[in-house]
Amino acid sequence: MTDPFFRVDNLNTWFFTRQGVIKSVRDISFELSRGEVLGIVGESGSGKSVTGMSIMGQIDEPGHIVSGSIALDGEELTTLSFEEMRHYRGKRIAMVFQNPLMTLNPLMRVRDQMYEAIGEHENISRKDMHDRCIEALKAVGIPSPDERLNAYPHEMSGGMRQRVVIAIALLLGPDMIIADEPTTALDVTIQAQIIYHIRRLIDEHGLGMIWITHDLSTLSELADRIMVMYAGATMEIGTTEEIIGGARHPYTRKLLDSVPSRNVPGQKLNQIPGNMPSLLALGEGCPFASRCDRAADICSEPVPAIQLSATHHIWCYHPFED
Ligand SMILES: Nc1ncnc2c1ncn2[C@@H]1O[C@H](COP(=O)(O)OP(=O)(O)OP(=O)(O)O)[C@@H](O)[C@H]1O
Repeated sequence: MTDPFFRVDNLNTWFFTRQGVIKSVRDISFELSRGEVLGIVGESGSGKSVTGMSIMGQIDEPGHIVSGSIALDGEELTTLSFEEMRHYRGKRIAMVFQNPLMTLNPLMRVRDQMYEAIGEHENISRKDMHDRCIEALKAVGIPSPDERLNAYPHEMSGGMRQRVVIAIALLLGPDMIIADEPTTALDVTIQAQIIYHIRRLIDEHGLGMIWITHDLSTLSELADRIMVMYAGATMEIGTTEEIIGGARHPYTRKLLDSVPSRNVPGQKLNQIPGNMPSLLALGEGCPFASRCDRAADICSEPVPAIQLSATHHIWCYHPFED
């Protein structure tokens, strides 16, 4: 793995609503190297998507980045204008969403959508565009790519559509891709196929990837490192082995316990009892304390990061022992 080319430092993204300030992302820091997949995991509402959208420069009113830094190859992105950020979006940082129909236009053939994506940033011949599209479709394992170029999105299965979206993300040779729950709606076999192709792409092209999900089991197969988020804050970050095999934070342990066993068909996801606190009224301490079996008085105090190894950090006063 190379040195990190992408860094997020103490990022805070808040929404200033009539009800009050929603602190969706609070003091998040992480880095990404080429050829690395960082998984961001957490329950619904933990701030995963807002983190992704902050990186893409796509936080709209009433929200904005309140403080912190997002840097790509040393260049600060948070101070760029919307127009300046356009150069980065798609070209250097691409994003893939859960629902391919959010990205694909149902009225346009795949070819025209792919050509349009290239044309926004580059002026190349139709022959070169065609070759690049075929290459991108092949890279995500789409059979008969020439035929697919002619198709409309509704003529393809959900899995194929999602592969086309990932192919579009690859067209401009980005440095990194942010994927927000890209395989959640797909069945497990199709998910596994897409993950296989993604991992190959990352390894072969040295892409960086942030994979946002609520599903730890997908990350165990795909991610190099995992960041666990809860109520806008990082609870634990470490290598996949450190998180899946050696989680120390009580929230990560609960998340791991909620993953259904693969050996028991039909078993439902175990819910973590209780609800996430309102992001409008967060105290200074650990946001998980109200649902945590190990919580004590001290957990209402600000929680410092504890370094467990060069790669493993937790924010907890009462972590599990090794
Ligand atoms: N435009 C907005 N205005 C107000 N609050 C917002 C806005 N967008 C997001 N939020 C709030 O920010 C918090 C974090 O949302 P986010 O979508 O990042 O969570 P998430 O972890 O990605 O959840 P999910 O898994 O459901 O997508 C939520 O409480 C959400 O209500």
